[in-house]
Amino acid sequence: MRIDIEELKNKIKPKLRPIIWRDEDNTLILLDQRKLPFEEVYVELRDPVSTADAIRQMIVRGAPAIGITAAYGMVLAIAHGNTSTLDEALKELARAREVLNAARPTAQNLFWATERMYNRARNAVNNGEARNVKELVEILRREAKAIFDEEFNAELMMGVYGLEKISDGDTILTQCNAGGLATGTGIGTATAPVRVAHALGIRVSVIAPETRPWLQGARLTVYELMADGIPVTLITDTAVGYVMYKGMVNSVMVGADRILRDGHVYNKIGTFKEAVIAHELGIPFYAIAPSSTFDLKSRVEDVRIEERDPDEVRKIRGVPIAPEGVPVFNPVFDVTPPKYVTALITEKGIIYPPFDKNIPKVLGIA
Ligand SMILES: CSC[C@H]1O[C@H](OP(=O)(O)O)[C@H](O)[C@@H]1O
Repeated sequence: MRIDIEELKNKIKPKLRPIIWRDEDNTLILLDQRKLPFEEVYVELRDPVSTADAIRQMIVRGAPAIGITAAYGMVLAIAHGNTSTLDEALKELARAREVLNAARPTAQNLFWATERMYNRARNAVNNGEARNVKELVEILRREAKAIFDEEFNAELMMGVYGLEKISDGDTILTQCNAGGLATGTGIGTATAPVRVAHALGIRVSVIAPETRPWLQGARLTVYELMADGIPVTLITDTAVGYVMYKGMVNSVMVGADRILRDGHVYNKIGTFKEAVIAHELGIPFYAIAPSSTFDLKSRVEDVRIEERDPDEVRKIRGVPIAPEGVPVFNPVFDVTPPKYVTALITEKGIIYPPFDKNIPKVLGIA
């Protein structure tokens, strides 16, 4: 099928705008995802500390969205006249990078974005491109916007490549929210092939597990797919095995927070369970992520799985569901070994095993 990307862009018009940069006063505006789907509340940020807090509190979440937010957090570090020299600005940016990197430990995009922004600033100062702080702010603002635009185009391409794995009438099982809210651009990663298929008139539907404890599936994936008229069915996390066993699922498509050189996929807790069941039942399992999510240096033992507040498990939306003080283990990601991964879908193409050989080749990274 020949696809005109510009025509596709006009067809896929996401309604939600989770991340907005206001140029007039250098303000970052975030849709507070903790309040969806019942309230659309925006928060305004003007410094890297509050930006890091917004990431930590999951006002914004999802690997690419965290990366874009952190990029703008770096702009905020020098955008409000708190530094007068370029040397001071670089010091402030180094501090902002540390503050932002400490917000959450697992999503690779966070570290990728702050490193890219800091390197851009240092190069601009060293090569004379930035003659003063004002010019450096403008250079960084353009860099953050470039990251946003690159992620948007990457998601379109992941949708186009992923289309190859969708047939008319398919049902796709996903996990958590790897949609437009998780990427900040409104398209998404795991849902990109679904959005492209839908835009091209191919019949496709989604089964979305609720995704305890933060309920990204029930509150976010369902919300954004319904807003765009894409058929979606909500299930409990405990039903994923049954829907696959009943033959209700043609493929599994999930996002990722980090993918290693050997194909280990870090994603929302519960993903590994889906991958093993899919593998056992012969259902294709795809992880869909931009190259900014890949970490070709770390090994499995190096990657920290985030553990969050036990009350996220003891309560649902603040209502207790377990005895007070019950001990809780709350890892919010898990890792899926490459043997359970059918293929990785990226903006540069589909990557098949052996991943340690094919990831660097397809991504063009040594
Ligand atoms: C498109 S990446 C989305 C990825 O991030 C989510 O985690 P969280 O909501 O905790 O940031 C989940 O792992 C998604 O697959």
